[in-house]
Amino acid sequence: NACKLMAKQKVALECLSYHATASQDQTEKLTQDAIAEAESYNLYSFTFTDFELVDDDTCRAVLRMFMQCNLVSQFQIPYDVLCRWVLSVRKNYRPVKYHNWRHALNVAQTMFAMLKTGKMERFMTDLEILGLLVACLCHDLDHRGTNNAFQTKTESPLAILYTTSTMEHHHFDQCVMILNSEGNNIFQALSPEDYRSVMKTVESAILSTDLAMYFKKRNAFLELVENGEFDWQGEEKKDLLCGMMMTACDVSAIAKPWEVQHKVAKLVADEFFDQGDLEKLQLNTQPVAMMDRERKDELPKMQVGFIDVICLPLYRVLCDTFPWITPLYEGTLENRRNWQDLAEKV
Ligand SMILES: CCCOc1ccc(S(=O)(=O)N2CCN(C)CC2)cc1-c1nc(CC)cc(=O)[nH]1
Ligand SMILES: [Zn+2]
Repeated sequence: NACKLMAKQKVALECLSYHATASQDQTEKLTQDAIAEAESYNLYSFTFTDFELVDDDTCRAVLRMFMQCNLVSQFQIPYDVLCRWVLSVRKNYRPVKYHNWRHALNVAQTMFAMLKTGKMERFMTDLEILGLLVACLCHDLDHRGTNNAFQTKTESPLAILYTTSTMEHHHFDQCVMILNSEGNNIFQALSPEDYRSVMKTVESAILSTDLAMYFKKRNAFLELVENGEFDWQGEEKKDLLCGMMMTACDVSAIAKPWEVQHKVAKLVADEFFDQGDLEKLQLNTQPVAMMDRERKDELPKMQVGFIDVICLPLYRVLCDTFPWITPLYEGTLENRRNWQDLAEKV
C-alpha cells in the first residue's frame, strides 16, 4: 500500500544518501594484498577472536576463508569483485557497540570452523557453503543497535515494511542491494538455477537468525535428531539444519574463552543499555531488565538464563549428531560456571 511504498522509499533514500559500496582505490589495494594462510588468523579454531586484527586484516581473513573453501575458483568469482563485495559489506555495518562488522566476521568464522573442523561440510553442497558464508557476513547488515520490538514500538519505517522478523528482512534487503550494486555481484557467474538456489539459502539463513524463528523451528529439528536423521538431504531438512547452524554461529561468543566472552558480553550489554536509554527518553517507558542499566547487577544471572534457555540446548542437540563441534558445547558449559560464580557473588 501507499504507506509501505513511502516507508520503502524512506529506507532507500537513507541508503542512497551516502555511497553504499566500496571505493575503487580501496578495492584495488585489497586486490593487491598478500593474504596470510588460514592458521595465522586461527580460522580453524573455535577459540578464534578478532580482537588483535586490524580492520584490513578482517577483510583478508574473509578472503582466506572463501579461498580455503575453494569458492573463488569453483564459482568463478572474479577476485576484484570478491574484494569489492567484502569491503562493501563491511561498509554497510554501522559502528554500533555489538551488532557491527566484527560480530559478522566472528559469526562467519564460527561457520567456517563448524564446516571444516566440525566436519559439517560433508552434509553441504558447495553452493550451500557459499550461501552460508555469505549469509553469516550479511546477517546483521545495517543494524542500528536496536531490536525488532524497538522498531515496532517506535513505528520505524522498517516495522511498517516488515511486521515480522523486521530487522532480519532488512538485513537480507541490504545483502541484495550490495549484490545488485555495480561490480559487487559475487554470484555473477552462476547459472540462473544456481543463482536462485543460493539466494534462497542466503534469505532463509538470514531470516533464521531471528531468535523467534529459532524457538519456532527448534522442536522440528529436535524431532529429526531423535528419529535418527543422518543424511540431512532434502530442502526442508536442510533448511532446518542451516537455520540451527546460523543460530549456533550467531550466539557463539558464549562459547569463547572467558576473557573473550566477558568482553563481548560487555559490548552486548552496552548496546542493550543504549536501547534502554532510548526507550526511557524517547518512549517514556520502562525497558526490560536486560536493557535497563539500573539493573546491570542482574547481568550474570541473565547470562546463565541465556545459556540454559538458548545456547546449551542448541549446542547439545547439534553435538549429538555432529560430535566434532563439541568445543562449542564445552566452552558454553565452562562460561555457565563463570557466570554462575558471578551471579552468586552479587
Ligand atoms: C550481556 C547482556 C545481557 O544479555 C542477555 C540477557 C538476556 C538474554 S535472554 O536469553 O534472557 N533473552 C534473549 C531473548 N530475548 C527476547 C529476551 C531475553 C540474552 C542475553 C544475551 N543475548 C545475546 C544475543 C544478542 C548475547 C549475550 O551474550 N547475551
Ligand atoms: Zn547476529
